[in-house]
Amino acid sequence: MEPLTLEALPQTCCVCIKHVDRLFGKKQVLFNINLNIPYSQIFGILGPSGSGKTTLVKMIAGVDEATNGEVYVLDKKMPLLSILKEIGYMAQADALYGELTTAENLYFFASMFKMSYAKKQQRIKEVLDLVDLTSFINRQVKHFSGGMKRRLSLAIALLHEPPILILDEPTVGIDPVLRMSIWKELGKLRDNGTTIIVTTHVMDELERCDKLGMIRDGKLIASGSPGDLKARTSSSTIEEAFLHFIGEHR
Ligand SMILES: Nc1ncnc2c1ncn2[C@@H]1O[C@H](COP(=O)(O)OP(=O)(O)OP(=O)(O)O)[C@@H](O)[C@H]1O
Repeated sequence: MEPLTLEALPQTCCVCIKHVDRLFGKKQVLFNINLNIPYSQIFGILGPSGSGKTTLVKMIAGVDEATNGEVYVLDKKMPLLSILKEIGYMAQADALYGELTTAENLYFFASMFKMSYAKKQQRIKEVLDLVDLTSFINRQVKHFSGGMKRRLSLAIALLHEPPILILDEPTVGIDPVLRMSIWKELGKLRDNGTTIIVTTHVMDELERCDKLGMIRDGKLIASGSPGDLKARTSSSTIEEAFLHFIGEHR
């Protein structure tokens, strides 16, 4: 029997990013990113505007491809069409149909996944309740505020109960009370086995993540649990720790 090489062993991480660069023409926006995201954790990605967070999560979601290096999701090299049903992706720009109502948008997206009619109805009810849009079920989405569109996009990402959730700034424009209940739900999903990757600028949300990756100018400058990152830099906040790591990488 052939001896098993390290490469042939199954990955122990849900997402494995190896030596990833991303260039747009001559402009390089990600530089040699190496990152492992374990199963059943909330992994937060933070960094200043334009640092490359969205570019990175798009490659994990399989909607963009690395110029160099590899991205593996559930041991499969991305992008791969058959993995997409395992992922709930909430993009930064809402991809909703303005002419359709809330319910019509949800039924449309639900139809992309194999779900019985009864299951669709049940899930639509649950996710609408979670994002507090039940009373707007028959409202055309073009009349929604930015925060309401974000909430509907989140509901759509959660609809088919994917084992991996990728959320790009999910709580922008959402009030603090609802934000809290959404994070509670993310915690429950994590406890039930979902792997959640989230980009955010909100400090108290970063504290709720199990692990964080800090990106600056397309480079991963630090990763670890919030407690670990603060302890390593003798900081009392994530913000302070981030500034410390920026200083180290000047
Ligand atoms: N399709 C593209 N073509 C050219 N440049 C791009 C493209 N997509 C992203 N970029 C550039 O890549 C860099 C990183 O952008 P990205 O959206 O990943 O940053 P970000 O950290 O998510 O920012 P923000 O927090 O503002 O959303 C930016 O300089 C952006 O202009």
